[in-house]
Amino acid sequence: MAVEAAVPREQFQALAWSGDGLLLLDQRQLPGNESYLLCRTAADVAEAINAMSVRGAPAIGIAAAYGIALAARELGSADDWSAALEPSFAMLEGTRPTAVNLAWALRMMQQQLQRLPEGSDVPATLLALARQIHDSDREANLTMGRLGMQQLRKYDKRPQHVITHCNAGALATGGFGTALGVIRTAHAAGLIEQVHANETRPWLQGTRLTAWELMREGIPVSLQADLAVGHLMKEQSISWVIVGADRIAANGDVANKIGTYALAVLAMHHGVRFMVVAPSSTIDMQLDNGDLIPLEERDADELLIVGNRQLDTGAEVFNPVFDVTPADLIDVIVTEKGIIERPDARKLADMMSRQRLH
Ligand SMILES: CSC[C@@H](O)[C@@H](O)C(=O)COP(=O)(O)O
Repeated sequence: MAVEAAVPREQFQALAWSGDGLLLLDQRQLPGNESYLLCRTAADVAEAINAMSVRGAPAIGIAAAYGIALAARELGSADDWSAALEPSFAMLEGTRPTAVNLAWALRMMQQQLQRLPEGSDVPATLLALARQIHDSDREANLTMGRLGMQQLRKYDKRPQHVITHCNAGALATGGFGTALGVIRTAHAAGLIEQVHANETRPWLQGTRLTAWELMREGIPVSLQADLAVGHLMKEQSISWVIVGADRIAANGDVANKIGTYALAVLAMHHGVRFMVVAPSSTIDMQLDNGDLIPLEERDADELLIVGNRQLDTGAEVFNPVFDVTPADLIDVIVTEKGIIERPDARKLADMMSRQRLH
């Protein structure tokens, strides 16, 4: 079991490696309580992902990579490392089904393992790769922040109102954020008047995490109930909706937090531009379209526990936590490899064959 670790930090990090293991800022406790969990085993990491102490597509991929490094450290030595680590790979991959970054990061670790010459220090090499996956995600976010900001500036050089959904910030990534990375960069460039954050039912990533991140940096943020966005778009001039992604199919369909699809339909109706920001590790070229993306459903209690009360309505509960936004509702996908306007299968394939920009 992960233990609580007291780590006072000026600059928060969702994940950090310490000599003792993986430190995770426990996102279930935010806002209000900034406490860290120390994961010493792969099982601790799997439990933290399941319980959403760490969440957000890139962050769970990075956590899983560290989980494999921890598993190798637990083993110490092995005759056949691939066979010995197989249960840990399976355990970590089975935690959450939608975010493809999880499978992507585990694949990176597996490929590294298979390439290692005999006699290598496997635990040290796997830890070095986990760190590299972590660092390069943060770097990708900085690149995407710049590219996304340029999109905002292309259409309007004045400070703008934008909407975001869920939390696609430093908490959900290796640092800085995808959608919030664009918003941070645009704010620094004087392009953000106000961020409108959806509360994001039922787990309240917007209220608990996005508002917390933006308030810390003095970026003006206002919260609304998810379905208040239709009214908001009617009453207020909004230039962009900016969201992250959990998996992008080869044709540009995007799986993201439940409610993103409704937001995209509303944006189209109101003539608001729609931007998806995600690293190329979120793109799944194996899936032709979004219908093939596995969508996680979570426990009924996420809807039935309100405040401290467990509601007993007797009604069935449908709690899908992701949905798919078709590519034709998306104006632009921003990755670290570049920008795709009006995404389609050909443009995605072209971009995926390119080298990273940074
Ligand atoms: C950079 S994070 C992009 C997505 O992972 C994010 O928008 C999201 O849907 C997270 O869902 P969560 O269930 O909180 O893990």
